[in-house]
Amino acid sequence: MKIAVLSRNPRLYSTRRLVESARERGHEIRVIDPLRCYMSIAGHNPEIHYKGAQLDAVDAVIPRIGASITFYGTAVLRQFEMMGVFPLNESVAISRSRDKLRSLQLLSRRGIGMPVTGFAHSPDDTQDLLRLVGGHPVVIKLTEGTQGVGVVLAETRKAAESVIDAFRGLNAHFLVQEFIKEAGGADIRCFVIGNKVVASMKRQAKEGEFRSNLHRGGHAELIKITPEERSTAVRAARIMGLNVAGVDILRSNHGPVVMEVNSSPGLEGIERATNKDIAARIIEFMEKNGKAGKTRTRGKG
Ligand SMILES: Nc1ncnc2c1ncn2[C@@H]1O[C@H](COP(=O)(O)OP(=O)(O)OP(=O)(O)O)[C@@H](O)[C@H]1O
Ligand SMILES: [Mg+2]
Ligand SMILES: [Mg+2]
Repeated sequence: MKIAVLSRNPRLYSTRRLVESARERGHEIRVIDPLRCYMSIAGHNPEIHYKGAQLDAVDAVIPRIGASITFYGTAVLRQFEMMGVFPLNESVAISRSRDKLRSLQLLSRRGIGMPVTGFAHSPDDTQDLLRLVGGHPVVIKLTEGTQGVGVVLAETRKAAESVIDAFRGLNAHFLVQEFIKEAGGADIRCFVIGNKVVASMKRQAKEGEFRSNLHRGGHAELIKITPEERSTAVRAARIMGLNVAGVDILRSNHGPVVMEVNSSPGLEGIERATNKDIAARIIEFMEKNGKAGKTRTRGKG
């Protein structure tokens, strides 16, 4: 197969591993910086140009689009789809997953368990918003945050009100969520490929911290997940329309609750924690499914 990886940086662990695995399995693979692609949209022959020349045709594309370039990155991916190229994850599904409120609404509509979550815009109704999610303690999150930045635990009503007021002052979008205390500072990353969880790890926050992010000092370890957690992760990925996803789950008193579904889950943490060759599993999935014209939406958006 001829494969393109859409990634800004060929030296990133995940990108390197995908390239390595594809070559080992006899494929031609090339890393393309989506920001260096430009496209003609008019006419019957959509084209992609790259660094001054038309890009050679490929059979499949692996998007590794960072959150900061979602808008342009998904437009480039959509162009590949319009040309009939098979995407590992489709552009619509990636856009969907990057919008936290939209994702949570979609998942709840289909009965996926999640922490009780509220979001609001007007600054006048803080007290009722807090009541809506069951009162303190609550977790308050900036929707644009990553790696645990902008995720705050407010243990009292006063603290919650202050944080909400501060976030409102920043004119930032945020959500307010039931605090799943019984998770004990741990969450579970389920790595889904196709209809299977191929690996899972538990991330445990460091002492005195509730955020399990590795960037916040958490550590990862192997974990055996329950059948219910397994099916929740697979269903969540499917509802989002993602072939490959990192589904983050908390163990709550009322069963597994999904925190979020990532469309470009990193390989480094999960490969190290589980000692599994996830990159190879992804390439294998491409071999089985990556036929030209097999995109679901063909870039219809
Ligand atoms: N409702 C909650 N109850 C208990 N712990 C939570 C809750 N929400 C988040 N956490 C903890 O805080 C961590 C960070 O939260 P979250 O994953 O929502 O934000 P983020 O990691 O900054 O965002 P992203 O994953 O998009 O980069 C989680 O991994 C989890 O350990
Ligand atoms: Mg997270
Ligand atoms: Mg994330």
